[in-house]
Amino acid sequence: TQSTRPQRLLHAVQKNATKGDPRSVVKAIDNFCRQKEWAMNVGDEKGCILDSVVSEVNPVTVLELGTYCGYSTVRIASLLPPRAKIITLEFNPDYAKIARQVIAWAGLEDKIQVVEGPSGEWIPKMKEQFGVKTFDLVFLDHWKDRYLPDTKLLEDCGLLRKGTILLADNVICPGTPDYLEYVRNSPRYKSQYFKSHLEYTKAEDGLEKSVFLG
Ligand SMILES: O=C(NC/C=C/[C@H]1O[C@@H](n2cnc3c(NCCO)ncnc32)[C@H](O)[C@@H]1O)c1cc(-c2ccc(F)cc2)cc(O)c1O
Ligand SMILES: [Mg+2]
Repeated sequence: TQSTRPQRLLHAVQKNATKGDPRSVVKAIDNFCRQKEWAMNVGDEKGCILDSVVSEVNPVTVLELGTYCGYSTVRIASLLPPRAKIITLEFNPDYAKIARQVIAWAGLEDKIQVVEGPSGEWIPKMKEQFGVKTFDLVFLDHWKDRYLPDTKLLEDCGLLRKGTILLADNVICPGTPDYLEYVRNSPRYKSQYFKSHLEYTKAEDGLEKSVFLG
């Protein structure tokens, strides 16, 4: 039977990356996407902005919405301090299966918890199921029309604290207009746009970094 693109991406990691070396996993995926097949990873250009935000925030508890193949999960986790954790939500079981193997190849299982299921169901359970008080950093990279409802859900569930950083991918392409309007106009956020390019292309895209003011 024909393999899927995530399966081919995983094979490229297992073939070209060094087991236990997260940065070589990131490199192998970027090379695969540049040379073989485009895939919707945040990519190396926007990835550098992601790295700088993660390093600046130095988060202990991170939430990622939309794991896909685990590229940004590995990229973030590789920068986390020893006891820090990232919980990543993925509702497609096939993608979750691939992501777990990419994460295992990077040797980052101890820092990453892949939770299978829709964000709408799992966000309200974060406190009771995972002992999360609040998140220090949230990376939004799932369906673009879910960024706003899930942000409001995070607020309502008391999972954001004064200073929590929301970092959103694709605010230009494919675009998240309702989310952008909200974080840029709400008195509860201080928002900043980081102009970049759509992964592996010359098209404009960017990340929006928003600080929750409480
Ligand atoms: O569409 C894009 N990303 C979506 C990611 C979805 C992943 O997240 C998972 N997911 C979705 N909703 C939820 C959910 N909750 C919501 C539903 O309950 N709960 C849990 N997991 C969820 C999916 O299963 C996927 O694994 C994109 C497109 C382009 C693009 C740009 C230009 C082009 F021409 C083409 C494509 C570039 C990008 O960087 C992009 O991120
Ligand atoms: Mg994206």
